[in-house]
Amino acid sequence: MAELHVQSPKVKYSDEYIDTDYTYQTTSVEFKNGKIEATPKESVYNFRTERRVPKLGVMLVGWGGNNGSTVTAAVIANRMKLSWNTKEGPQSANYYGSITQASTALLGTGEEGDVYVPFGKLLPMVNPNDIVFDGWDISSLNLADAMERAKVLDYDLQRQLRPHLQQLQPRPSIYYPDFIAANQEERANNVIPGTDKQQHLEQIRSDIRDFKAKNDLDKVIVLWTANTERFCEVKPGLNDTTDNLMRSIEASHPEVSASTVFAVASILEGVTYINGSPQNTFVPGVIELAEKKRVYISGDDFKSGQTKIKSVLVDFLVSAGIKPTSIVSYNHLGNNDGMNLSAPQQFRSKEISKSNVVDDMVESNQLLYGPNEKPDHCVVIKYVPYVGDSKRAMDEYTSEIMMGGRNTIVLHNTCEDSLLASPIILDLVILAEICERITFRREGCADFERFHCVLSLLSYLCKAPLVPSGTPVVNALFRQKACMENIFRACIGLAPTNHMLLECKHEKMAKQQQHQQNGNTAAMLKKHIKDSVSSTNGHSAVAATGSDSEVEK
Ligand SMILES: NC(=O)c1ccc[n+]([C@@H]2O[C@H](COP(=O)([O-])OP(=O)(O)OC[C@H]3O[C@@H](n4cnc5c(N)ncnc54)[C@H](O)[C@@H]3O)[C@@H](O)[C@H]2O)c1
Ligand SMILES: O=P([O-])([O-])O[C@@H]1[C@@H](O)[C@H](O)[C@@H](O)[C@H](O)[C@@H]1O
Repeated sequence: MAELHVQSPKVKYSDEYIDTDYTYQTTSVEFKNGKIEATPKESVYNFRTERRVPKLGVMLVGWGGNNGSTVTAAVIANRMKLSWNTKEGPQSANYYGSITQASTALLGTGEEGDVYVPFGKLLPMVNPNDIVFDGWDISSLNLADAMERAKVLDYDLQRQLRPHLQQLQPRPSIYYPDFIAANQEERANNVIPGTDKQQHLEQIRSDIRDFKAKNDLDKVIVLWTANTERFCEVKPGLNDTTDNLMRSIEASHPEVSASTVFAVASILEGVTYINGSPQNTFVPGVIELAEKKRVYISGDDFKSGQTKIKSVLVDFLVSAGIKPTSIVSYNHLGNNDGMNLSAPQQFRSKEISKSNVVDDMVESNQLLYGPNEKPDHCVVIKYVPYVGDSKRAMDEYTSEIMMGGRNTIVLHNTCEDSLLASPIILDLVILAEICERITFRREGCADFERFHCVLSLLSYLCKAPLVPSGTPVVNALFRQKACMENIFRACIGLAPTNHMLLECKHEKMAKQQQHQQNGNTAAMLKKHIKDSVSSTNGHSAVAATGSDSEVEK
């Protein structure tokens, strides 16, 4: 794809940085004298983005699981441009489901209409094909055998990948049986010995340093895609502060979870830590440590399927003035995740993350809902071994419509859960990495600052977004994506996308312009479709023009 270049006096490109002056416009609202008073506000920011894309290593906790083995296999298959035979004919590797690799962003308007570019090309981001993987698992299976155990990928692809995966061996991990289902014990044959949690912490830190040195990496990101843990207690003296948490680890306190030890190890090594599961890894002591060390943390629980659709559908209904009154989300699956979730405490962790996703949308419309009024919301997960990774999700949304009417929407969704989660894992690490290269300052401030250590920018990818204390939790999917996209636009000096298309709404628009617009839109759509089909894996600019012109602005 042609390189994106923004032509503006407010954007400076040097070898090292993209520097922009950006006017941030908001609206301040006050309730005064019985009125709602809205005041437009403006503040100028300087954004600075390092242009050099680093050599990135990703360490997965739970590397031998369905998600860990599948995402590793998918990257190798894409790197090698593999294709394989299926009963429907040949299939080629791709990154569908990844917003950085397979979605586009509206850049602006060209002579003949909208111009879209690959979302992952808004800023210089890591190419997933270049990521080096490593990680830990309590199961000793190498990645080829783990891929076979997962039963996610087609046989003919597994056959081709086996030689490239079998030398990948998960490092022994820390295993605290009390935090995951007892049914996981039979696979726990790759465990760091002993019960000394301080020693475990030091071992994980050593593993991170070893991986980085041996692969000559510029940076590492650690991501938890291991089993869902039960929630741990949060209480004064245990984990409410960093000092208390470190003392609890030294004392090998039983309420310190494996995921919290991994988070502490990562932060102490200056390495971003992402939680792809629903448990409360980020106890206050971890967050305080991340703030002190200025290391990013993000989570919780990949937003992959049923919950992702919920965060769109409820947003649509409520913003359309329709009142959801009952939401029932049932699913069954037969993979190891499903088996772990068949235990009550582990299910409870997931039930919480799958249930809170509608709160912000419900609270946004006080015309429909009274104070503290919410729809009935029921989450059911069942373990059915036969279906394996092919999760079945069934949802029923009942809403009140005009004049006492009722509307019921029923959805059925079947998919390989790991093929939904794998692109999300890639987006989480790629987007976390670019955030590590972005700094900004308000006009008049000398020093640039990073984002807050709790990287709420990644909310789009999480069911239960972790946000800085006192800031709003947004679950509505398109608000989350717009947030990310508009911050990346600010980093290249572009205004937020507002979809107003004012230029197309003048009464006095020239008739011939309108005619040309219609004609060109048809041509553009035809070209867009042709381009999209011909470059499924490439990053071709999906341009509005009839030619392969550079995407210039
Ligand atoms: N669509 C999805 O697949 C999806 C969506 C959201 C969240 N998740 C979460 O992602 C996680 C992984 O899902 P999966 O389908 O890959 O599950 P999985 O059971 O196949 O993989 C989990 C792996 O973690 C390993 N493990 C358990 N405890 C460990 C420890 N302390 N250290 C290292 N490894 C450990 C297990 O041996 C297993 O190989 C689960 O927590 C799941 O809830 C998955
Ligand atoms: O993301 P989503 O499809 O709403 O939720 C999924 C659940 O439906 C599934 O039961 C569980 O095993 C996955 O880990 C994932 O959390």
